[in-house]
Formats: sequence, structure tokens, C-alpha cells
Amino acid sequence: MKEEKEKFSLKKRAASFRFAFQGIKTLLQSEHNAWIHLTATILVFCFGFYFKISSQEWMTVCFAIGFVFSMEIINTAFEKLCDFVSPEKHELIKQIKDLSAAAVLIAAITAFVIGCIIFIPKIV
Ligand SMILES: Nc1ncnc2c1ncn2[C@@H]1O[C@H](COP(=O)(O)OP(=O)(O)OP(=O)(O)O)[C@@H](O)[C@H]1O
Repeated sequence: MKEEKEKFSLKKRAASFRFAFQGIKTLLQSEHNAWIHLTATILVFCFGFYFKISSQEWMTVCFAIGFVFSMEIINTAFEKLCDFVSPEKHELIKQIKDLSAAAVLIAAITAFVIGCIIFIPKIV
């Protein structure tokens, strides 16, 4: 069966942006970890301005921050999907949740290492 292509609509594009922002709101409302990431982000921005880091360093820092937030959002989506699909305990659900939490951990460790590489030489 041939799928009919939908016409481009600015209204619909604007709506999908609104839904995406709704996702960010849900993240901040339901995830305490997101508040920790947000606090770390504000601190890193303060350090960045204080130490006048270079454009390249800003790009790396922004990329690391975006990476951590994106992983946290995907992890939250997986957690909610798991809770919806299987409210009862299940070994596979445990593995899925643990794997998606591991993705956030790896992203956070990467961002931490980047932060150390950029800021430690400026602090000492
Ligand atoms: N339905 C389930 N079946 C089996 N194990 C589960 C289930 N729900 C949670 N777990 C286990 O408990 C851990 C914590 O799950 P939970 O959904 O509470 O996440 P969380 O600790 O609240 O994560 P976050 O702090 O990122 O929100 C999971 O990583 C998993 O090991």
C-alpha cells in the first residue's frame, strides 16, 4: 500500500517544537538527576566565563552538556516506557533500565573528564 505524503505545514512543525519543549519540562519536573545536571551546567558556564575559555573549549563544553542531557532524556523515556509496559518486576526490564542508566553514566563520566582537561590546568 502506498503511503500518502503529508504536506509541509509550519503549524505542525511549530507543534512538534512545543511537544519537544513539553518533554524538557517533563524531564525537569520528574527527574532529580536532571537538576544535578542543570546545576553542573550552570557551574561549568560560570567557570567558562570566569576563566575566559576559548571558542573551541566552549564548543567542547556545550557538546558535552548536550550529550549528557540527551542521554538523560532518552534514559527517562526508557524508564517511563518500561514502567508502562511492565509495572511488575522482570529481569529484562531490569537489564533495559540498567543499560539506559549506564548510557547516562558514561556520558556524565565523559563530560567530567572533558571538564577536568579544560579547567584543571586553568585552576592550578
Ligand atoms: N520493573 C522492574 N523490574 C526489574 N527491575 C527493576 C524494575 N524497575 C526498576 N528496576 C531496577 O531498579 C533500578 C532503579 O529503577 P527506577 O525505575 O527506580 O530508576 P531510578 O533509580 O528512579 O532512576 P532515576 O534515578 O534515573 O530516575 C533499575 O535500574 C533496575 O535495576
